[in-house]
Amino acid sequence: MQRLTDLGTRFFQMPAAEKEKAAFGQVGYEGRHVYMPERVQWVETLALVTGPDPNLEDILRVTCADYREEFIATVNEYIQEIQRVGLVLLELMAESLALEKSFFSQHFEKNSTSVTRFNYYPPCPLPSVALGLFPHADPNCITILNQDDIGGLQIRKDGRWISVRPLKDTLVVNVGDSLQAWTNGHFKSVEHRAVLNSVKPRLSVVFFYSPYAQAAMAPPLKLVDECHPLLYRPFTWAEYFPRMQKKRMEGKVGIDTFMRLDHKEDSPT
Ligand SMILES: O=C(O)CCC(=O)C(=O)O
Ligand SMILES: [Fe+2]
Repeated sequence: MQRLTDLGTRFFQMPAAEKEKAAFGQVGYEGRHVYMPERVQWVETLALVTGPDPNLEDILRVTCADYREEFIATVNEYIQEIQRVGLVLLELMAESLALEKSFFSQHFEKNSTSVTRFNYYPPCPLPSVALGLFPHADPNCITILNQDDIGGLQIRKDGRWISVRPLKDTLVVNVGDSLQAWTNGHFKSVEHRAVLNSVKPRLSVVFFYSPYAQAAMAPPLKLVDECHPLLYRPFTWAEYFPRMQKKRMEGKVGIDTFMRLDHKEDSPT
């Protein structure tokens, strides 16, 4: 893990012009020191597609060969391990809902969709008027987040922001919007944001895990009854994700806008 964060940090320490060469459409490098209406967003990200068709080689082609090889090997090693963690979590979540153990995980096992994103938050001279990441819920199924010891992640609970204090060798797991819909609202996705400090840079490595693109995410009948009417229509990641990408939305609204059965405007584009 230390190797992964060291190598990730080295990427962000490259000159800005070099990093810009790793921009790659919706993924790759993005530097966001941009003024938004109310607050400045202050973060640099490096998003690598890690499944099903990894594009690490393409994105990192601008970096020197030794570094690139070590970085890619380390990310791949990490992905192998973190996927195993993800599968176990999905199995436990299914069991906790009295479903077949493999109810979710079977759609991830052979083939899954994942992005691994490095978020680098440089020290910010005015942290109170800026945010690292605006409030959002992740669109995927589960997110496994690895943060260093600086702190900055906050989740919204009952309308209040609560800091997720870093604990050594501890992963943070977030439920994403897709799993909320897939479980008919039994698991709730968590709204979260990243705040900044003026002293030290912070790095998080975030694994966004979803089933293979064509897997139908349809709530099991066991989770639908009179008290829990069907909330979302079945959908696939291939259908949902492009909609989310087109419409950058703040807060926790994406899944309800696109997939909720009782949502009024069904014209997402
Ligand atoms: O850096 C963090 O703690 C939050 C990252 C996050 O929410 C994301 O990348 O979606
Ligand atoms: Fe997130």
